[in-house]
Amino acid sequence: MIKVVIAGIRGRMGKTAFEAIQATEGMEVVAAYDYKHEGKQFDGADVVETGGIPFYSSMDQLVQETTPDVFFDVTRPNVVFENVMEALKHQLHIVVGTSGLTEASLDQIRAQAEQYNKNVIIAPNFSIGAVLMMKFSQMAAKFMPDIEIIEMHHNQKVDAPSGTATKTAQLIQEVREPHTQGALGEVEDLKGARGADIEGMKIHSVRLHGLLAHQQVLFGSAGELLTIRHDSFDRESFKQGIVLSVERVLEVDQFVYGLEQILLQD
Ligand SMILES: NC(=O)C1=CN([C@@H]2O[C@H](COP(=O)(O)OP(=O)(O)OC[C@H]3O[C@@H](n4cnc5c(N)ncnc54)[C@H](OP(=O)(O)O)[C@@H]3O)[C@@H](O)[C@H]2O)C=CC1
Ligand SMILES: O=C(O)C1=N[C@H](C(=O)O)C[C@H](O)C1
Repeated sequence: MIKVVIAGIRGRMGKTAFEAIQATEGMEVVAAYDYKHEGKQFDGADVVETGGIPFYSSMDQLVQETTPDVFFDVTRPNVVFENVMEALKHQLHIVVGTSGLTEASLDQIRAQAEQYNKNVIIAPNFSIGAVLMMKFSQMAAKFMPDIEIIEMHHNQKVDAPSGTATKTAQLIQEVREPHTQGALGEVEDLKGARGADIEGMKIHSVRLHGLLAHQQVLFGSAGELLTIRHDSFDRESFKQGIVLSVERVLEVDQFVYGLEQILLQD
């Protein structure tokens, strides 16, 4: 039995992860790591007095009392790094769904994982369709290197650009020579109108009620346009990748950034 502790369990993705793990044979959620609700429990929907899994704000106590194997984080960009470093110190394997980790933080996590000989999977997006969208975009970028990424999310998302858009841009950077796009000497009359810039490639973030998680990658070339688009309409779309990550983190080679490294190796 793989024993999992979830950080962020009260949130939208935490609840999704809880449902996915509890519904899967061979794995179970044994604890919630949280800065609130010490001594209380979580029943899948709400914080309750009894009848759920326990909340802990002390990792020492959590590990002693529930002996988990895997630390699963879906919290906030400003919290995830500290959580992961603490969990590695406590000899846990790590799965991260939280967005917003910088390259410097990723390097530090990799080093800490090596030091403690633990495995880490960082999954910018758990949806299989989204992983394919990112890989297909990388393939297309080789042939059509003028690119704009438009990511669209619900209006409660706190970070921009999304982890998925950042990862997409990084995959594309592996095959695309940096170059300026658009007209020479182009001017923004309104600051931000052309979006964020990574080596000349543009990223635009849309936040609106009614959206969940969507991305389209536009490839322009003389007389043609290719659009690669993915939509998550429901958080169900993340469950397969969540379960896969929890299973595989026990056996992967220490540090994996992006589920494509697991899916496309099988
Ligand atoms: N990889 C993927 O496929 C996906 C990743 N995500 C990412 O997951 C993250 C969470 O998203 P989402 O669930 O929508 O956000 P939510 O705001 O719904 O959930 C975050 C939760 O984390 C809690 N939290 C804050 N600080 C801590 C802490 N120190 N310890 C434990 N819990 C804490 C918050 O509690 P409180 O509000 O009380 O502070 C909140 O309940 C985001 O970074 C998002 O981008 C989302 C969907 C898919
Ligand atoms: O906040 C979200 O909702 C999502 N966050 C992740 C991201 O930043 O890419 C994954 C997915 O897009 C949903």
